[in-house]
Amino acid sequence: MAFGKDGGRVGRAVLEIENVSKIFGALTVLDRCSLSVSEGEILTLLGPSGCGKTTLLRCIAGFAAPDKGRILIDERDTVPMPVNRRPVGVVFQSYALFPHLTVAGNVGYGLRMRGTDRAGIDRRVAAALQIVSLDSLAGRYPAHLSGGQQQRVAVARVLVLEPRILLLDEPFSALDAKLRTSMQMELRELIKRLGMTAIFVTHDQEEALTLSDRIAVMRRGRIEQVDTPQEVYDHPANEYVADFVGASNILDLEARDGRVVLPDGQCVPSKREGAVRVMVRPHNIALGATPEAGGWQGTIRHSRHVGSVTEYAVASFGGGELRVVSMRIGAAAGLSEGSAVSLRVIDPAFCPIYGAGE
Ligand SMILES: Nc1ncnc2c1ncn2[C@@H]1O[C@H](COP(=O)(O)OP(=O)(O)OP(=O)(O)O)[C@@H](O)[C@H]1O
Repeated sequence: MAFGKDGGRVGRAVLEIENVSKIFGALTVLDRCSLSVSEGEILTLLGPSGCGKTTLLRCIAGFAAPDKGRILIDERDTVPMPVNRRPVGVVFQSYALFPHLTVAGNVGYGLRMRGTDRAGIDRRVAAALQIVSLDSLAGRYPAHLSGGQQQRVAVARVLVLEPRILLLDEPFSALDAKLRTSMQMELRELIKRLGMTAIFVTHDQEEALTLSDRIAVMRRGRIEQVDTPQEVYDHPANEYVADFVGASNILDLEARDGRVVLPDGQCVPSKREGAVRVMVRPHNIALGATPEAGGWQGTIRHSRHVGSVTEYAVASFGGGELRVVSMRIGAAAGLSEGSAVSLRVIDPAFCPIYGAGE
């Protein structure tokens, strides 16, 4: 799969969302959302609680109808398509398994509803269970499965219906942290192996960065940026995205003659003039134990060891209190609270510039 420089999709669109708005009473929950998802792509809708992610997913699935705009699947308008005829499969947050049916019964349920004959159901259920490695548990009931196994049943139940698009609403939220990480990798690998197109909903930025080919970052019903995880992280479109996708420091600086001079003396080219806000990620600042007169200096306020890295809060001129993350080995290892330090931006190319007051 190739992506354009702007993170735009290259290839055949399976799903096209055109200017979709959804209004509940006085609340505009979706505000002119447009998005295009290509064959085999994994796209994540990312944003804080209440920003409209689930509503957009529900509109794609047909559980809600847009008040304005269109949703096309394989170039066909979905509005006239009844919910049960839409070529989509939904994996819900709660998995919504039937407790009185076995694993095989749950997975075959949709096929039975569609009137598939017994032999066809058995064959397709067996194939779906094999895909998610649950063939040995076909006769078990959901209450006797682990969280991860229940999720795999929920996925198999959708896969067996061979949807064009897989829709997953916070599918990992019921799992503990360790299992969540392994299921994320497992599910991504499975979707890629089957060449499926999938849309995930999550409010967890790490999950979005791990899982996705592209991320659509939402705020109050609007899509703020659609891009590859790397672009969203390295070049966030605005301060909101910068802050939501990873930790960030914002420096209030001045742009003059097409550039901004950082507190360490390095320059960043700027299309803006006057007061600007420059974003620096915590891992893009190097700390040194020997501050130089006239250089960018600071004092370590707090430090916290988090596995392989140390997080520092550094009081500095030209930046208020900064967050800095350093590997526990190397130059910054062992800097103690109260130490005077030098600061340097490691790569100014990764310091996006925003207008003040945007
Ligand atoms: N049927 C409804 N009637 C009225 N308001 C609704 C309805 N469904 C959703 N909303 C409101 O729309 C907004 C967006 O809800 P939505 O569930 O899409 O957000 P979300 O980003 O998925 O949040 P979460 O992560 O908490 O699920 C919320 O303010 C919610 O209260």
